[in-house]
Amino acid sequence: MYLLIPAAGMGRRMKSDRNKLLLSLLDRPLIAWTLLAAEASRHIDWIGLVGQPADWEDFQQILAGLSLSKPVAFIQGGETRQESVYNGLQGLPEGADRVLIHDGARCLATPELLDRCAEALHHCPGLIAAIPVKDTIKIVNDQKIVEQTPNRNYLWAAQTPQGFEVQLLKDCHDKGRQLGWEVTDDAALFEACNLPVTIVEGEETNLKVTTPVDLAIAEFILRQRLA
Ligand SMILES: Nc1ccn([C@@H]2O[C@H](COP(=O)(O)OP(=O)(O)OP(=O)(O)O)[C@@H](O)[C@H]2O)c(=O)n1
Ligand SMILES: C[C@](O)(CO)[C@H](O)COP(=O)(O)O
Repeated sequence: MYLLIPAAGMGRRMKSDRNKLLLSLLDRPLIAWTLLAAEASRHIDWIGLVGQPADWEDFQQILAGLSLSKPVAFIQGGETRQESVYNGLQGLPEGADRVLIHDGARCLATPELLDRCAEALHHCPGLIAAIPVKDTIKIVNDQKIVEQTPNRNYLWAAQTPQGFEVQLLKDCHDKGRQLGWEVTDDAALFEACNLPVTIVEGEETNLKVTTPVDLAIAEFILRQRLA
């Protein structure tokens, strides 16, 4: 299974002066934990690391320290996550028919979750890892007045991995670019093209490290895991 790792962000919400994926989490850079999960997955056999050229030297050094057994290709990222994944899709080896996409920032995803998604992708054209929402969600208007409280039974929080048939996802990205769609995940493009996206049960600990608090929580979870 092919895996693309979008890792070309800036980490603005982390208020960091560099890509948050290069920040330390316990004794390793954050992105190293994501790469180690991909290495331990039974199904992943090729990794495309989508990054900004300014970070390539750091990524090279991290990879040198990890000595992964799987091939890792560098692919140049774009201005947005959507553009980075688009570039990643163009950088897949010829003949790649299915792909998993997993945020570099979701560094606590387990190899088992990657494998569950890889296996499920043989039975559907598109999928996302997701978990049931725990909070009561409010839909509000511009004046921050609540307009609706949707039934929580139908609300799931989207995570990655997300997996797709490559040609279908490429077509969705092309259509999205033509029509100016701006989305925060690939499933949204699939949905907009009326293609089905299946839910695979995600993991509560598979948080996206976005803010400094997330980094502290991720460290806590990792310490528990390694104890
Ligand atoms: N131009 C971009 C923007 C984001 N990403 C990646 O997409 C994932 C999810 O993005 P997010 O957490 O928003 O990362 P940042 O863009 O770094 O954070 P922020 O939005 O706070 O700047 C991350 O692994 C990030 O590296 C990417 O590959 N290319
Ligand atoms: C793809 C994603 O991780 C699913 O939760 C998310 O949409 C990434 O974008 P965000 O804007 O950083 O939430």
